Amino acid sequence: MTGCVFSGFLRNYTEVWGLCGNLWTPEAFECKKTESSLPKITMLQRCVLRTYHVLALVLCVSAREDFDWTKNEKTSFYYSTFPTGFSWGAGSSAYQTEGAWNIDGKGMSIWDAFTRKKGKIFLNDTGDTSCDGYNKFKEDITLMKDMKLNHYRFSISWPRILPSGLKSEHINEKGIKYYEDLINMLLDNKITPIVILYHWDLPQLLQEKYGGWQNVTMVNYFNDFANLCFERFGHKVKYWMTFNNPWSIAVEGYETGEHAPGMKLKGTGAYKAAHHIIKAHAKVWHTYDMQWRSKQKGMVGISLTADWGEPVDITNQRDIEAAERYIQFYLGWFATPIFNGDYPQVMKDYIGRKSGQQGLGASRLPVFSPQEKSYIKGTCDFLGLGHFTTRYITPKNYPSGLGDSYFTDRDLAELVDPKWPDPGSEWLYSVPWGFRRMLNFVKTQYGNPMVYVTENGVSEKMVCTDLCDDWRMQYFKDYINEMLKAVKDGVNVKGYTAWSLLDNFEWDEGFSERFGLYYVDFSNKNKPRYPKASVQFYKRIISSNGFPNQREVESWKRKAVETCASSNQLLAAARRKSQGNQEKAWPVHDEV
Ligand SMILES: CCCCCCCCCCCCC/C=C/[C@@H](O)[C@H](CO[C@@H]1O[C@H](CO)[C@@H](O)[C@H](O)[C@H]1O)NC(=O)CCCCCCCCCCCCCCCCC
Repeated sequence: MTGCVFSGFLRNYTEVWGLCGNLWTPEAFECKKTESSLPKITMLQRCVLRTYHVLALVLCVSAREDFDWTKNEKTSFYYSTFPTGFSWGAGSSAYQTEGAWNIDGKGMSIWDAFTRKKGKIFLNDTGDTSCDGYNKFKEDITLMKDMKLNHYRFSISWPRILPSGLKSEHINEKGIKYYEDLINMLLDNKITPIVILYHWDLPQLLQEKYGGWQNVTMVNYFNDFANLCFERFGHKVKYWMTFNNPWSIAVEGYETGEHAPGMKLKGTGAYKAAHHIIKAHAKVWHTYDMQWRSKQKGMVGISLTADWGEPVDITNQRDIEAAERYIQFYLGWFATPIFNGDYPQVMKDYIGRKSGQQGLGASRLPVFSPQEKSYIKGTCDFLGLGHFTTRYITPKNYPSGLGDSYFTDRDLAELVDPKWPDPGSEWLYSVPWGFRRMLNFVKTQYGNPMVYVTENGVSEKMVCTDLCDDWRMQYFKDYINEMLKAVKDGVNVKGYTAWSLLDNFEWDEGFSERFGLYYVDFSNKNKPRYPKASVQFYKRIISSNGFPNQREVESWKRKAVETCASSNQLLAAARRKSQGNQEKAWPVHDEV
């Protein structure tokens, strides 16, 4: 049987709202996580986790141009269309989608190694086979073509083409051929490839030998890899991005250790990794600029993912400063050096002061030399922006010495509104108006750069096998509408990428969270894809290039739902069949 489990999961709120123990049962979002599908942490632990987010403010923030927090008030739905030529796409990443982890000469990545350690990933899932995108890319391009996507955003696996990580050692031609075939077939189908060079899968040997992004030698190795990609694919690829979401690479990989390579270097690891990543980005941009730009005529950017931070009280200066601090520690950490040449002043002030209080002789935040600053400044032809959710922010003091970390350095608390829908991932609440604010902030702070939205979407828990994903249609409708308002505000947004094309390996959550427009039946070795209703809905946004009028837009959901009922039946039949064929029909964790 397909369908949703409505578990009646009750959300607890703590933080400064003092709502621990309060109950909230969502009405609109039925495909919810069940208690049994969640990692085994107690309610008390959850309360503690959320209570963590409470901290205080000491210094002021200086910004190039102030963002006006009172502007862009939350308005009603805006019926209009995007400028002609606006690019619509969907995204994936190599480790999350390709599978084929040891096929055709691919080397091991840090994620291959990390997922082999017991207890790191929900249910010890791995991306070994994942969606089998390596073998099914032709089928996937047919899906993209059917949706009339203008672009496909994917990443190149570094160890697939350089198994040891080093260009000087061995180039894996079979890996190169895979990406050539993918790119050629996309272009044959008039789908523009937008390529990310690094979506988190560092070659494992570089981690073992040098400590990965803790080591500045990665800058040159990454540049060699990028240079090879420009050489082999650059005559066909015109949109490059160096890194996807360096915040997660740094914080989750080297600070909390929840992601590969799993290092827990609190208060230093993330800053050091980020420092080397920023340098690597700049070097690759210069390589393209010097060696390839005139021949290939492409662009090089970076994809930064950040949540919006809204002051709890927009009339309270301390809340405003805390919210700005949240954003500067998130987006500004990477964007400010790249656009303006150095770290945000507020990061230098806070981390410097706290390092001093710890008795350290220098700030835990590394310093760029004057030469490095001018080398890094301006190394962005366009900004890739990933955005999923929003937090309310208020100041909270974290005295130095009590476990200094990236999180405590910010002196703030993150809060959420219990009314915000959160159908899937714990951290992801649907707050569309935050997207418009984020886009306007980018315009104000960084000189209105060309922006491509590189990831935006919402998940459901794996217990949900309902392909009629009403909540995802609502999320896309509202977020894309806020992006449309931002375009009207004058933000230079040129394209949008729905995250993700397929359900895929969701990092430490394994396969338990599904972001896909297409459902993937991971329990079937053929990894069949089934369209969720949101495919039909997104198709209509694309074919109308926005939201032409109320009457039409209001019919879209109804029409989309008409088609998903038959997809549900197909999936149910296929699963019944596989149940008949297998002794253990369902993975233990995939009960419906
Ligand atoms: C002293 C204070 C200590 C506070 C410690 C709290 C730690 C909070 C950590 C906040 C985590 C937020 C993580 C969000 C990350 C996303 O921005 C990031 C986006 O990247 C893209 O995401 C896609 C979907 O995830 C992904 O498929 C794609 O590849 C990627 O490019 N996503 C990720 O990095 C994925 C992993 C996120 C895992 C986060 C687990 C955090 C669990 C904390 C849950 C509690 C949150 C409750 C919120 C209440 C706030 C008041």
